[in-house]
Formats: sequence, C-alpha cells, structure tokens
Amino acid sequence: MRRAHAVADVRDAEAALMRRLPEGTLMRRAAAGLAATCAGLLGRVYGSRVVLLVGSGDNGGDALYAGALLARRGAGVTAALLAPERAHPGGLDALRAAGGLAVTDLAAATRLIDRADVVLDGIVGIGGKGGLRDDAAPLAAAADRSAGLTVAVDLPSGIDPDTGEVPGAAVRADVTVTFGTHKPGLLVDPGARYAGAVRLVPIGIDPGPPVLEALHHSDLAGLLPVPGELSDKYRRGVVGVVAGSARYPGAAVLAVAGALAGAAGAVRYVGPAADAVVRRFPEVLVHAGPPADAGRVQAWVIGPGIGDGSGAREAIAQVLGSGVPVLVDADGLALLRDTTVEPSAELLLTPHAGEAAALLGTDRAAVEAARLAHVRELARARRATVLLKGSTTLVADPVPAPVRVNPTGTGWLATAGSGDVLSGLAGSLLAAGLTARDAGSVAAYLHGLAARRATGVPGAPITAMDVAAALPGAWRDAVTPG
Ligand SMILES: NC(=O)C1=CN([C@@H]2O[C@H](COP(=O)(O)OP(=O)(O)OC[C@H]3O[C@@H](n4cnc5c(N)ncnc54)[C@H](OP(=O)(O)O)[C@@H]3O)[C@@H](O)[C@H]2O)[C@@H](O)CC1
Ligand SMILES: [K+]
Repeated sequence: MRRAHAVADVRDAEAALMRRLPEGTLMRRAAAGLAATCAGLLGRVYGSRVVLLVGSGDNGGDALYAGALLARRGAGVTAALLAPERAHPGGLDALRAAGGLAVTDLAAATRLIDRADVVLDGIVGIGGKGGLRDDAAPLAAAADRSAGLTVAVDLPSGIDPDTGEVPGAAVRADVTVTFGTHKPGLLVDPGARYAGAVRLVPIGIDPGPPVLEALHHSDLAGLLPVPGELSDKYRRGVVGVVAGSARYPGAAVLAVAGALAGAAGAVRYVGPAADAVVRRFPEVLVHAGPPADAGRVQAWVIGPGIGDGSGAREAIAQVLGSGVPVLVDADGLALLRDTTVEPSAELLLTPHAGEAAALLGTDRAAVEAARLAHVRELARARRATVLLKGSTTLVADPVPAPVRVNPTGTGWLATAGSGDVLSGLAGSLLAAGLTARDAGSVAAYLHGLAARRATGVPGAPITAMDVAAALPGAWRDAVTPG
C-alpha cells in the first residue's frame, strides 16, 4: 500500500525526529536523495547544466544543497534566487563553496533554463499556499518549454500539497522527488498530472496514520476472494443487476459482463433487457418482474441505463430496503436524489464528477478541481461509500478512514459503457463479501489494469467490452506472486 500523509502530520513527525538528530540532518538526507535522482537522470553529471529555482523556504534549501552535491561532481550549477535576501543561507554557502553560482536577474535565469539539462524546482514545498506567484510563473513556463528535465523538490510548486488542487500557475515536473512520505496532492488530480514520475526518498520520519492510500499490486491477492473446496455458486454469492431497458439493452449487457468477471458465483439480471443479456451470456439467471420477486441475492447493482420511469423508481426503493449491500450508479444516482428509503445495508455510490456534482448541488468543474474534498463531502452527506470515477478514481468512506486512490487506468478507459462494466464488477465483489471500500477500490484497480492490458503499448482505442474481456487476465495477473 502506498500512503500519503497530511502536511500537518509530516511537520509534527519532522519536529519529533529533529529533536533527536543533529541540526540539518533531514535536509542533508533529502538533498542527497534529490542529487542522486538528478545524477541518474543526467547520466553524466560532469559538464551538465543544472538550474535551481530557489524560493524563500527549506524547499529552496533542499535544492541548494542538492545543487552543491552536483557541482562537486562537475555540473555547472546556477541558482535563480526568487527571494535573494531569504534564500536558505547554509544551502547558499554550500553551493558557492562547491563552485556554483547564484543569480537574481530572473530574465537571465530564464535564458539559462532554456539551455539546462535539468531544472530543479525548489520554489516552494509543503509550505506553499495559492498558485505560483507572478515572479515565479515565467520561470515555470520556461522550464516547461526547455528540452531539459524538470525535477520537482518534494512537490511541484503551485499544487496544493494536501488536496492536489491547482489554483493558478504551477510547475509541470517530469519527475518529483518527495521526502519521507507521499503528499496527497501528488496522487490526486489535477495535482498528480503535474508531478510526473514520483520517487520517494525515505528520511526516517513516522507521520502516523495516512489520509490517503493507494493499493499496490501485492495487496490484491489478500483482498480477492478464492473459492474454498466447499464453495458452491450460492456460497460464493449471487449478485443482482438492475440495468438497461428494452430500448437500451447495452448497459445491461455491459454491467452483466462486469459482474460475471467478479467473484460472485452467479449473476441474476432483473429488467426488461433479459433477451439481449441471455443471448450474450446464457449462464445468467433472468427475471422480468421487480427486484423484490427475483429471488435471493447477496448484493444489488442498480442504475446503468434504467432511465427514470416508475419501474426504475420502484426498483431502487426495493433494493435499498432489501437488507443487502447496494451499488448505485448512473441513472440510479439521479433517482437517489428523490428517494426517501433509508438504505438497510452498505451503500456504494459510483458517480463520475458530473453525477457527484448533481448530488451535491454544485457543478462538474468544481468537483474536478477539488476531487478529494468533494468525494469526502458526498460520502458524509449520503452516509455511503463513494467511488468518484475519473482520471484518479477515489474511494471515500462515510466514517473517518484514509481515502483510497486508484493507481491503475489509462486515458483510453474514457469510453462509453466502461462505467457499466465497473459497477457490475464492484457489485460482484460486494456479493462475494468484500466491504464497500474494498469492493470499490479492488474493482477500480482491476478495471484500470484490464484497460491497460486491452489497450496495450503504446495504446489504441478500446471498447467497454474489451475491458470486460480483459478482466480475467487482470485478475490472474493481480494474484500471481512476485
Ligand atoms: N518536513 C520535513 O520532514 C522536511 C522538509 N524538508 C523541506 O522543507 C520544505 C518545507 O519548507 P518550509 O516549511 O520552509 O516551506 P517552503 O515550502 O519551502 O516554503 C514556504 C515559504 O514559501 C513562501 N511561499 C508560500 N507560498 C508561496 C507561493 N505560492 N509561491 C512562492 N512562495 C510561497 C512563504 O513565504 P512568504 O513569502 O509567504 O513569507 C514561505 O515562507 C519541504 O517541502 C521540503 O522540501 C526537507 O528539507 C527535509 C525534511
Ligand atoms: K517544489
């Protein structure tokens, strides 16, 4: 599990450790890791051109000490000082002693950036507030234009470390070297898109419980159910799928395809698209009447393509009161706004940003800009686990717990019907006994992995059915040791 900690906890942990270590130890550890990464990226350090963007805090100090280490190995290092009188004095001395230069003329610095092999962004780190300031923004733009690599110190300057929000201009890094632990803003969009490849340099701090966690491949085997010798299809769990309509049978077929690839022993389809479902998947049990008469299931999936007619309204009321976990997606989310039935078991909602915005009474852009805050708010408001789909899918619980961020996926996954496959899959895992939190995050992981397998390298368009077809391979991959 990859974990990210709140800035306040990082600061406390740093203070606790600093009391036991000689002054400057942590900054030296950070700078050594940073310099090693830069050296690796440069290949040959001697004769290379390195520009440091140095702000007023310790983030600039890290850049200066790393610059000093690179200068000692023969790099030509120039520091552009954004706040000359407040640049880290020890770092500046170390750089000068190693033969590095410092400039305060930012126009001259911009010309150096154009020709740099590596630009180190030490403008601001976890002490940053708001976007980049006016003097720093042109330097970030120059780094973006430059053919050299941009390496962010701790995090790209301009992104909010705790939320991933990007309120203004920000540095676009190719690589981010972060210290002690990941910061949430490195894992959540839009901030994550600015971070490039993230490398963690341990510095010995222990910041306690995380606020964010990402499943690692090695976590999957422990979470995916394996049928025992005594399992039969009912013991493995039956998932009921209420999806699609006679006019739009596709959503039903796709949700069922996802459900069949999950861990449930059987899939029961309920709705008017039974013919299309059985034609494609003869193994599915079907029922044309309301869910209450469909027979036992261990979890329900409701929503994709069901519309907003009276049948759909009746169906959502019935499944919410059924006493088993329920996943609500797509059209079901719109119906949820007018439903007065209190859910009688775990509830998992799987909105995209637009659907989340509608439930929260805000607009899509607001949700996209502050995904972490909105997924938490929706989970609290609806007393449900919420899986917010998107380029970084998040899963938040209604109770205080780390939010899960999904590390798999590809831009090609943004294709019609892929959400229907995801809800079927997650519902199937719910029926097999996973909690809403695990079902949502495991489903997102496998779904993203399947999409990557389907699209291949370097990638090509895929359909939702391609993703469903790739799920068994993704599952096998996830449980394969090593
Ligand atoms: N914690 C740890 O374990 C370790 C931490 N370490 C390092 O320390 C870093 C944190 O250092 P820090 O606390 O000095 O804050 P930092 O981010 O450098 O800058 C804050 C200053 O910037 C300013 N400023 C604010 N917003 C701004 C903006 N948008 N644009 C421009 N400027 C802005 C603001 O000054 P102001 O001008 O507002 O007075 C403020 O004083 C951390 O990220 C890591 O790199 C490592 O050395 C090892 C161990
Ligand atoms: K930075």
